[in-house]
Amino acid sequence: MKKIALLGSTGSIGTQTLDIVDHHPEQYKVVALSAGSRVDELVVQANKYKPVLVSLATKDLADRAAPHLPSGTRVAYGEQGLIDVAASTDADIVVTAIMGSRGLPATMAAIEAGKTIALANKETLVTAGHLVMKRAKERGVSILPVDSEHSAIFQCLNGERAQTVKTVTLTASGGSFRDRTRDELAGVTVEQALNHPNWSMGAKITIDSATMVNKGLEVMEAKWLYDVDYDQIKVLIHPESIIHSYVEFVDNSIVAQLGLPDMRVPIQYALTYPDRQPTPTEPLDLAAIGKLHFREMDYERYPALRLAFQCGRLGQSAPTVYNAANEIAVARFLNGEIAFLDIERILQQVVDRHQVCAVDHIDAIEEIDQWARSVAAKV
Ligand SMILES: NC(=O)C1=CN([C@@H]2O[C@H](COP(=O)(O)OP(=O)(O)OC[C@H]3O[C@@H](n4cnc5c(N)ncnc54)[C@H](OP(=O)(O)O)[C@@H]3O)[C@@H](O)[C@H]2O)C=CC1
Ligand SMILES: CC(=O)[C@@H](O)[C@H](O)COP(=O)(O)O
Ligand SMILES: [Mn+2]
Repeated sequence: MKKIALLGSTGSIGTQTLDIVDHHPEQYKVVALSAGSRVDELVVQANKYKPVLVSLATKDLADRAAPHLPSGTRVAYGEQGLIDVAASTDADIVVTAIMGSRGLPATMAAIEAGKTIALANKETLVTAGHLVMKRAKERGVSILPVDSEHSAIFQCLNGERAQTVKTVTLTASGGSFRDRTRDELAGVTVEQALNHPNWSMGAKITIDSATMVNKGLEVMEAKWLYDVDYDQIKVLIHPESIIHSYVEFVDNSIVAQLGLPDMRVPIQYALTYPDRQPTPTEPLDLAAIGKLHFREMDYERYPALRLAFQCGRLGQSAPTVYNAANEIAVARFLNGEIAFLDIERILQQVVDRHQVCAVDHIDAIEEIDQWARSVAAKV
């Protein structure tokens, strides 16, 4: 039986992970859960799965949950609570389904504790990829991708030699505004931006998908997971999200992974790897779909993706700044404080104000992250 610690259990990836557990209850034991502020949902989960530990964002929220938890379940809170959920139990695998670079300390703690990581929390790898991958290697810890594109690439690379990879191509749906020009983006609403054509996801990643920041983060995520150069990473618009990504080899063979857009497939693959099992998802019927479409990426239409490549290539502190500025800009857009196109403006302005420097320690990452957040909150 595999023991799971789940960071972000009340979110989109978190609840889908628990759905996988529900379909194979004999194979999994949920030993720790963390949520942010959805106390009632976490209490229901705790009473169902009876973990030894749960965590919420603040002491107040933890105090509210405490009287309703089963007798064997302890409650923690804040950053230390996340770290404890990630590292202090006998979990075999930690699913990082929390949103944002807030997941970094807990992910590092899980690596220190020798846990396998099922990584959904891409921001952690963007903000500190060199440190996370180095420590995972030193500790002999596997980082298994949950993100659909990276799971696809992982599956395409299975059994292949790294030297034979020519390029990896991340597919992009184009997001909620894929058929609009830039001029047509001026007055778009939060509600419109949250209406992703193919995937039902948390608010932040849905906005990232509309700005193409999500693909920018995924480009950096791919660089760290697969040790490829930025010149080898391509992005292709594929409106149907059926081909989840593909790898081109030196002999011009292309190996792709396909499926209906349902995150339970990559989530389960990270949990069962290297095994495969049936999932509670619909099979893909290509004849019923008939046609798939592709468009070249337009970097003028999606400048945030161009900026992501620039920050990725610059390396050092630049990706940390890109990620943190974006987290704040998206939160401001979701709060109704700024317009959709201001997200890109803020990103560019914060990156422009930053003097790239070496970040050799997690504390340095956190300092730069805080600096970028404070600038992004004001510009
Ligand atoms: N959704 C998807 O299909 C995909 C998501 N991802 C990545 O997975 C990660 C999660 O995304 P998604 O599930 O969509 O996000 P959601 O917003 O749906 O869920 C985020 C989770 O993080 C928790 N959380 C928020 N704030 C805090 C906090 N301060 N302390 C502790 N926990 C907190 C939330 O708790 P609460 O709700 O209780 O506040 C929730 O459980 C992101 O990094 C995203 O990029 C990657 C590929 C696909
Ligand atoms: C499901 C998943 O992995 C998301 O990251 C998804 O890729 C978002 O879709 P687009 O960024 O392609 O719009
Ligand atoms: Mn993705």
